[in-house]
Amino acid sequence: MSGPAAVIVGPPGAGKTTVGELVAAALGVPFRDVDADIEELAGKPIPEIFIDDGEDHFRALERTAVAAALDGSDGVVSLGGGAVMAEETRRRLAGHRVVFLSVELADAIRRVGLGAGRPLLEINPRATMKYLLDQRRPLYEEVAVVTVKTDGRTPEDVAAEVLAALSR
Ligand SMILES: Nc1ncnc2c1ncn2[C@@H]1O[C@H](COP(=O)(O)OP(=O)(O)OP(=O)(O)O)[C@@H](O)[C@H]1O
Ligand SMILES: O=C(O)C1=C[C@@H](O)[C@@H](O)[C@H](O)C1
Ligand SMILES: [Mg+2]
Repeated sequence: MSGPAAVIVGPPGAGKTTVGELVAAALGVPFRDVDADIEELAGKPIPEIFIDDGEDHFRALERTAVAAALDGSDGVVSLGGGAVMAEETRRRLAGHRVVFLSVELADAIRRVGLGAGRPLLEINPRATMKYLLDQRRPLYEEVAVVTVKTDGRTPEDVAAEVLAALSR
């Protein structure tokens, strides 16, 4: 199959960027983070896009950036935490090697801290994270062909399980 070697999805703090980089390095392929692509497209950091232009504009940029990354990468692509909310994106993900990095509330909160740089989590991070996890879990499960639990595990351990799953 052509296209990315793997597409990583999951909520904020799941380790999509951290584990995605490790998996790409192990496979010897490029790593692409759609959040970084969106910042390049907009010419400013994600929190500024939310403040200046609003979430709807951010989500439109995100749909465009995901489509470009899926078409233009043969490496590992990590999506933003909310990308799967778009039906168009879920449809595009069909047939790809999508890996869901799952994380429960306690570890997710510990990892994102006070939500700095994550605009959706700046107010009441714990309640917001719980809402995001509950709302999105079914969507991550819908698009994924592999789910890897990350709670209480190191990024290296998680990456090793992702690599093992991809080689099957
Ligand atoms: N398995 C893990 N165990 C402990 N800490 C982790 C683990 N995975 C990631 N981290 C840490 O948690 C923080 C968030 O990780 P990362 O930025 O990779 O998450 P993300 O899924 O890309 O989040 P976002 O959706 O906000 O981009 C980082 O400080 C990272 O070092
Ligand atoms: O969970 C979300 O909706 C987001 C997660 C981040 O990866 C960024 O894409 C942005 O901060 C929105
Ligand atoms: Mg990330």
